[in-house]
Amino acid sequence: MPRTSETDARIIVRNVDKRFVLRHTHSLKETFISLIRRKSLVTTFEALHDIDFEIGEGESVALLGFNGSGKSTLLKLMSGVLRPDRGQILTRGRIAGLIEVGAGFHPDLSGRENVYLNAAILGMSRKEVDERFDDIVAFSEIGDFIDTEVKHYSSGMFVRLAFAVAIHTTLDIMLVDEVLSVGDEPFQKKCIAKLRELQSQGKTMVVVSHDLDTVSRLCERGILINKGRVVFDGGSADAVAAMRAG
Ligand SMILES: Nc1ncnc2c1ncn2[C@@H]1O[C@H](COP(=O)(O)OP(=O)(O)OP(=O)(O)O)[C@@H](O)[C@H]1O
Repeated sequence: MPRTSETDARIIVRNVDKRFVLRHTHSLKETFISLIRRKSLVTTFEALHDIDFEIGEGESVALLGFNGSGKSTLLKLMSGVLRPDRGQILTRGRIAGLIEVGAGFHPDLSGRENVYLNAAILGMSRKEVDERFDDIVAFSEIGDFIDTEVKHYSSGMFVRLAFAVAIHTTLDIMLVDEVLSVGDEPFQKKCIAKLRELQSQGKTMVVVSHDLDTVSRLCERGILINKGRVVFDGGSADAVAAMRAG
């Protein structure tokens, strides 16, 4: 796969490792015995190992892999939600991420208040939100529920509103994690059409999805991750074939 030169790269992932500390719950007695025996109550798990690639301006990349392979962790590192334990992640431009459904949404606030809150987190000014508010609500098809507290929303409504806010921000890089599968089919089609529109505007996109056919049609390039390592980086159809071949 063509590796972009550093000058036109939007995302550079350089020799990245990410570890998580797993804390084990123990009874008081077990904790005491572990302390006496000087046994650790925590273990470290390496979720990503030596990840190294670049994503160029205007590229659309699918991150593929089985459950627990490290896709979401990698997306969170790109968005800045997590930091690597080793290596570097460099991004250029404004990032809009749909990573954890409802992250940045407050359950006790209404849809309207959450649009303003979420848009502010994504770097939009109040004036920008005022101008785009009607379009956001129209895209989400939330209708009269916009003034209802979001804790009463269905998971689909949640995603619709979060997606609508994200795509109406001024962005250079769009990170999408699995959220496409939460909306119903008509809404998914609408989201994909919108993502294609962003592609045609030259935006950069990284998409995680288990819908292999959709994601390989949407993205030209596929990066396959297995147990925290990149095992394939090339055309998305070939990446899907490599994944299916096991
Ligand atoms: N905060 C955390 N603390 C401990 N372990 C974590 C944490 N986040 C992720 N992990 C572990 O890291 C590994 C990779 O998780 P990740 O969510 O990135 O996988 P994924 O490829 O996105 O999986 P899926 O397809 O199931 O969404 C998993 O074993 C997961 O349990």
